[in-house]
Amino acid sequence: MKRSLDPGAQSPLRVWLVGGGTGGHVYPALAVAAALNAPGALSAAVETPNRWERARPLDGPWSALYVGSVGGMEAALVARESALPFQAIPAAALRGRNLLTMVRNLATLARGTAAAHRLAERDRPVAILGTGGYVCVPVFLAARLAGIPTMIYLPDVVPGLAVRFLARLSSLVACNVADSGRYLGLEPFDYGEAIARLNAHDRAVRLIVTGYPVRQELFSADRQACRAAFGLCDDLPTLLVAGGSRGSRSINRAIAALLPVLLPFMEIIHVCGREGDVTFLRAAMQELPETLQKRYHLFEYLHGVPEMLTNGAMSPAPTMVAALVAADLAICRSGASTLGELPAVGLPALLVPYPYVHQDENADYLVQRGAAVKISDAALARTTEDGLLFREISRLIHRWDERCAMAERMRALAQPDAARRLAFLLQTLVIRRHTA
Ligand SMILES: CC(=O)N[C@H]1[C@@H](OP(=O)(O)OP(=O)(O)OC[C@H]2O[C@@H](n3ccc(=O)[nH]c3=O)[C@H](O)[C@@H]2O)O[C@H](CO)[C@@H](O)[C@@H]1O
Repeated sequence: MKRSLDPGAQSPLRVWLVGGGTGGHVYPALAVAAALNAPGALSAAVETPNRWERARPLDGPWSALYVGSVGGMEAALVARESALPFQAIPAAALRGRNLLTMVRNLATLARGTAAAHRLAERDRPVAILGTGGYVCVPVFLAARLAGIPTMIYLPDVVPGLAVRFLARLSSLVACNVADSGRYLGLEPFDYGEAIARLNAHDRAVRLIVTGYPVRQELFSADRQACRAAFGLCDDLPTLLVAGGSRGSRSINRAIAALLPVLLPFMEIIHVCGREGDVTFLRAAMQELPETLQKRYHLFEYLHGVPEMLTNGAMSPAPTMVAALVAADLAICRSGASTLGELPAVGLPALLVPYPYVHQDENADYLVQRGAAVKISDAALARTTEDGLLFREISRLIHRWDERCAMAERMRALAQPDAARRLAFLLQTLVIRRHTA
């Protein structure tokens, strides 16, 4: 399924972005989509100038199709957060709880692979980037059959089952931090060195450290405007409480218990998730004196980009970007996004890893670099008005010097070029295939 790279051909080259199941697999793909045709993207991404950089079609135009799973949450998120076209294919977990589920999942995988293959024949993608979730499996299997180059991106420090499997199928593997190399059994290459080696047709390069691709607005948003979007006053620090794309019940419960003792000396932006916790949080808020209620800003979900007003202007509506930029301290789960978003805005954090997935290693990465403090989920269950969580929040809110030092160390971990690097590697895959 080779496609002409004739320098005269101006029709956009199609790439696929594949990922789903959870917000953490969708937002990185959207960040890369935004970087694909961004002006100056390639010169900023390539530290080592090379002949591929100058060759057509690296200056685009590129077009992207988002491929998600049938019935997955990604369809609505992609429609809300981007203008990308979307196609769904059947997908299911790689394992089953019993034999019957296993057989059913394998049948879905076979149907998904066939559907992805038919879609590829029609849509003719020249390269595919997967950002995680089971939907990547049928798409990558179909790509293998059709000879389309693929790259899987691992956002977390430790890969899950699907990513380990996909890393074997992929032409290239990209990751957020070099520590992932030992879990994948691959040598990690620094981005600059990887580009130079890929340029020299070095096939030993399989794993490239790119950083975590984030919404670029995180680097440019104006803090005063972001604070104004939430109606924050100027003389109190702000705590952001966020439990990942679905929210966290244990964090929500703990914060509900602490509202009366936290709000006297801070404002709180609380993004609680859509699992219904908003009801008990609102009830807890209503028991507070009115002055404290005004300091509590509760949302079920915050989108990445502002609503458009009917006159086409951007409203000052609260967004996730604005919340991250406006805050002075975060308490959150340690999903992979914390490795990219907190550094992008230099936001120190108290991290509470979700116990049943590999979030401890993400938290440890930031804690070992002095940018965050870790609290166990079990400790949250014992939240009292003078307990560990209250003491840690209170200490970091009051100790301005310590918070600033953590913020500096957090900011030093930022990788502002990650999205452009992934976009460039995707384009590199295409060139590599056509110059092999
Ligand atoms: C319970 C679970 O399995 N969690 C996993 C899931 O988390 P999850 O889907 O929560 O992923 P992350 O925490 O990495 O990212 C959440 C993303 O959603 C955005 N956001 C969240 C809430 C909101 O209201 N608005 C908004 O925009 C955040 O800014 C961030 O970009 O995928 C991650 C990436 O593989 C993993 O690291 C997590 O371990």
